[in-house]
Amino acid sequence: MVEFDEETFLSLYGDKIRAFIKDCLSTNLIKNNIFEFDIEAFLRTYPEACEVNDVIIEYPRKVEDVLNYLFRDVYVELFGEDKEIEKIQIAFKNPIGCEKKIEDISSSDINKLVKFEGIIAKAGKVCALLKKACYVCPKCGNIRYITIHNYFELPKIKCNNENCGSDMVLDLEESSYINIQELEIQQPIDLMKNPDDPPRSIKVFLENSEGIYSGRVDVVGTVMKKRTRPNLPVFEIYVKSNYIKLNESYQKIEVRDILNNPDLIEILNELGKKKGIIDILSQYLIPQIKGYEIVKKAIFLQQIKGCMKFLPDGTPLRRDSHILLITDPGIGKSTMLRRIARLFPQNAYASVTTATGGGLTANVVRESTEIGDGWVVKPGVFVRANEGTACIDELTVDKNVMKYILEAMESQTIHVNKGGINVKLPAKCAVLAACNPKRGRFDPNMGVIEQIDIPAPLLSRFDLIFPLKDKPDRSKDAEIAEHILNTHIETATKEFKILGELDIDGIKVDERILKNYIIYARTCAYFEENHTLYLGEVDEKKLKTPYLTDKAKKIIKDYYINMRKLGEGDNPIPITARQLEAIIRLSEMHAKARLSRKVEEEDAKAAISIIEECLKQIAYDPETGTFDIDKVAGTPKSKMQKMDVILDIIKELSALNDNNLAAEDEIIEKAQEYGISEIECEDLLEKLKKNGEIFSPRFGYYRIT
Ligand SMILES: Nc1ncnc2c1ncn2[C@@H]1O[C@H](COP(=O)(O)OP(=O)(O)OP(=O)(O)O)[C@@H](O)[C@H]1O
Repeated sequence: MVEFDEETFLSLYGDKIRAFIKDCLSTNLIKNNIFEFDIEAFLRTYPEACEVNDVIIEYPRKVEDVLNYLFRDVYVELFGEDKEIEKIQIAFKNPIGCEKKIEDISSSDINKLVKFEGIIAKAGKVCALLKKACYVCPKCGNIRYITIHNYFELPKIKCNNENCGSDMVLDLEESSYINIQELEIQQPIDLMKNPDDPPRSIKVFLENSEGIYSGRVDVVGTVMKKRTRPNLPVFEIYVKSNYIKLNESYQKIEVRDILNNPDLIEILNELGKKKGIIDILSQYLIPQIKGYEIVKKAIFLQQIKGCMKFLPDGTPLRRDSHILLITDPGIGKSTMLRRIARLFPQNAYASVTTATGGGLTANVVRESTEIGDGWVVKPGVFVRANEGTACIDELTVDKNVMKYILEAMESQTIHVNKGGINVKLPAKCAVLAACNPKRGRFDPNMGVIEQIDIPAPLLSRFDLIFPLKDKPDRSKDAEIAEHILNTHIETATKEFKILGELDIDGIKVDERILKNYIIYARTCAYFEENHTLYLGEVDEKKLKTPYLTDKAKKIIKDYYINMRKLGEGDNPIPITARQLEAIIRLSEMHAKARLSRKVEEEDAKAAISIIEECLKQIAYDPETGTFDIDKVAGTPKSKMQKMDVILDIIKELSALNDNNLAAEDEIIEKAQEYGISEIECEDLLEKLKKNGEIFSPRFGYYRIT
């Protein structure tokens, strides 16, 4: 159809569209005053009317007016006259052949229908939009309802009564309004031609919005233009939409692709049976980095995620393990984080040196918007990583940032309430964070908390903390040098061995198989019982997942009790219930990672060995020769004892002086008799002062508080 001609269109397709609308209206209800005209369904019913799809894409506004008229006919025929009809909108759904990437939407698409996918980068408040304007003729009283298509220019309407033709007046009271929300939708990195380019975004005005503030969405809408300045023929492009759908969770989409591919399922099931499959795949997960086998295994299990479990009241239990890497400079932490961030679309990367607390979680800020009062929600990396992994580099957290992150890591939701916007955003993501020690290199003799800028409450949210030290070691250095040189040779010659695909007993494993294996294990799609759920309506509460066998439970329980025994009497506490929960999560991940229906002994042992590896590096107190969990986020027992010694010295010395003060040099001298060095004594004095147990009324002198 070169030009749209209403009569031709009605004569060709009017009856078919009427019948289709009638059938839809008699089978399903209209929600939110939106009648969704499903183009794909219409073409299935009337394949000979395939041109309708093209006409709608080419002339969406004109066809919308025609469909409004036809809809009204059918509605009155079925349900009789009803004032509510004025509020009902036509939305186009499932158009065929107008899918675009945001970066490809251009001026050639103006007034046409487009469909695109994107992530909500900004979301304004829901406001009221004049949608069906009621115009009254001041001369003859004639009334006309006009659908407003262009928000930025209200049409001037003439009276269409014969011999009148007067200018009609807008009656705001009798006009009908709909919800509207201004969004900025950003092109997802995985859809970018070049992922390193800055992501493109587009402004979308969502009509009949119920209020959507985060997530990845499919949008169908008409490309409109808005003049940027009154005297310049320059226009800004935006999309007017009344059909936006939150993308189904990735798990469901990706699992469906797997379940519809029996050959792939066979390969994945075969892989699950291979001995040591977890170690093999976890080393293959980050091929460009040599070494750190335990860390890579923990990161691999983190990608598998624990079991989806819910309390009877529906509260979900956290299944994500958060991991913190404290690394000496230059050992590859950023490389690891970026690699994981690119693994899946729902994984996201941010470096705290550039992001703020709100940038990590969510911000409500005031920005120039076309509608509303300017307050917009900007979802941060934790929200963008919902159902995935938030890879946070250079993590340093001050008290202000901490309050944002703590809720996100524990309850996995982010509550924003500012500028009249009060929403809860989903942030069900695992956190893979990395930072450098404050003093440049990790000191095993010092507590973790003293070496990094992360407050104790946040530090205790990490299931696993790995200090990665860069210690010169001839054989390891040779291996790493060989590895780095080979990776550079491979990337230059394009002959990949280290970075290429794996061969596991004849099964070729490449990036695609690795990703599918992780999704297959993560979603427990290897349980046949779950197939119908994933191919239909997924109810996560009904999914079958592995569970702890008695033997596994016994191993974990015995380990926990034996470790706690070490803390009896005056000994330091080696582990707490947080570590117990971390072991349970890790053992579930390990069972899923080998496609097992149960959490068995080997899974419990593997989980314990990972936790032990961590505790050895961060909670082992060489002075007492025991594990002390307070060495991580608090003050280790040995240090506590030395602090008591310093307090006693201050008490003793200040009692000897009239001014009731103890001089620092005397404290240091006395402390050396107890084997406390000068540097350590100064450090302990600082800590006691910070704790408020002592204070210094004069420089160089102390008193007990
Ligand atoms: N064990 C390793 N195996 C292979 N490559 C490595 C290894 N360690 C470091 N590299 C290489 O050294 C370079 C530095 O890595 P990266 O930038 O990730 O270090 P970093 O830990 O982030 O440094 P910083 O802490 O200073 O930011 C990268 O090109 C990385 O590939």
